[in-house]
Amino acid sequence: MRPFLIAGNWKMHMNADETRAFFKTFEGMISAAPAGVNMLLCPTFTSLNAAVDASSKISGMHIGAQNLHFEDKGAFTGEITAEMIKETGASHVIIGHSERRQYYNETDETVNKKAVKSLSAGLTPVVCVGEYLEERKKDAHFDVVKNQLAAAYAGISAEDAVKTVLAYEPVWAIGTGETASPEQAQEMHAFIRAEFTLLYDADVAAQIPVLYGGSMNAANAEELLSQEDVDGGLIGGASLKPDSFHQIVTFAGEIYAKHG
Ligand SMILES: O=C(CO)COP(=O)(O)O
Repeated sequence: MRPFLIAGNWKMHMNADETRAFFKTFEGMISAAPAGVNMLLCPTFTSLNAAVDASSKISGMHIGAQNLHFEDKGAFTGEITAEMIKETGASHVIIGHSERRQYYNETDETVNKKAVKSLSAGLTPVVCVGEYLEERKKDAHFDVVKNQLAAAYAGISAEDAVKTVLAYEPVWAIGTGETASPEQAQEMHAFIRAEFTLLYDADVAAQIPVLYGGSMNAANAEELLSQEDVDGGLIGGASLKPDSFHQIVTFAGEIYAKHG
């Protein structure tokens, strides 16, 4: 069984002090990720240093940013490079989150450029895809995700593709309290794996972790994570609370111990 990745996207929450406080509580709950589980937290840029420092006390904990620019430098006010993120000690970066696609003009093309840049800089991209409710209602969700995947991975070699993480986040489930059912999640994750098989091959497809995101919490995580093709979660609101994040990590460890 693939190892789980339990990831938190802190969005625009948690300043540096709050980040240190989170880790202080969290490290009292867990000093190492359970076998078969990796953890990732993605705070704001200004909390990256605090998070990297604090994370060194917890084995299996990784830190990531939430965005980057695809250029190496230049007149891009308000932006940040892959090297600057690396310099903080972070190892991952979220790319193409639906909030960035929706509010900040992120396109399939910029998602691709950012994925390519993060790979060349040695950062692990967590590439996000997912459909709107209207698209699902029209039964267009598989086509939407297929197109987003093909665009995001354009020109990325098999050797690099296995270094990526994919997150399926149906937009209608983000921050709404409405989660995809375990069956809906499994159906889409299996579809994504089949698409990776077409884009690359079955071996590559089997290696790319596919996370589910959208109102995952301590109450629904166990069932979602029990699905064969759900390799973890990209968790928003519930990752801000040490106890709920810890609970989800614990479920992942138990499922891995049972099936791994
Ligand atoms: O967008 C998400 C993670 O990237 C999901 O957010 P919520 O878990 O708050 O719905």
